[in-house]
Amino acid sequence: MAHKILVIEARYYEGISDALLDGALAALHKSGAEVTKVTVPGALEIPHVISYAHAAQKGAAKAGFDGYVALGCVIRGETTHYDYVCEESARALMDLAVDHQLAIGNGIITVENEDQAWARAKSDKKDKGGFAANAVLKMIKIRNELGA
Ligand SMILES: Nc1c(NC[C@H](O)[C@H](O)[C@H](O)CO)[nH]c(=O)[nH]c1=O
Ligand SMILES: CC(=O)[C@@H](O)COP(=O)(O)O
Repeated sequence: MAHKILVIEARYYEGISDALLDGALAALHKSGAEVTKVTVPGALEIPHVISYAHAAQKGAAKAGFDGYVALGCVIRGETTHYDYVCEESARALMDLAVDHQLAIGNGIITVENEDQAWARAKSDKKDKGGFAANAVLKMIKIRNELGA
């Protein structure tokens, strides 16, 4: 049975987002997953979409998504806004996963500069998008094995 995966990408940096998405989709397609993709303005909006999707499947006739992949890139600027974007997006994803037993792969890279971002986004480098996709597939398997 193919897993239904929702990929939420924050396209704040277009090229880096493309690289993250390439890695994530390669992993998901290799697994045979059925993929749906939603694009949001920035990393802070990613948890909103997961919350919306989860709420929408409560009581719905058909099953919802088996898991979620969050993709984004946060690069430090001049102010403390970086800290809030990084911490709040990560915290919200963790809270959603733990509070609602959701399988979420966090592919939001948080870096100091573009060079660091590219090194983590490219699928032939650290492939953080692919790692996040494989993480959610593994967590779906574990959740199913535990009967959660
Ligand atoms: N600076 C970055 C942001 N900032 C935008 C926020 O994520 C959010 O969209 C805004 O505050 C409106 O609610 N987002 C990123 O994804 N990456 C950044 O580097
Ligand atoms: C991570 C951010 O929000 C950052 O891009 C904002 O830049 P700045 O702190 O220079 O306003």
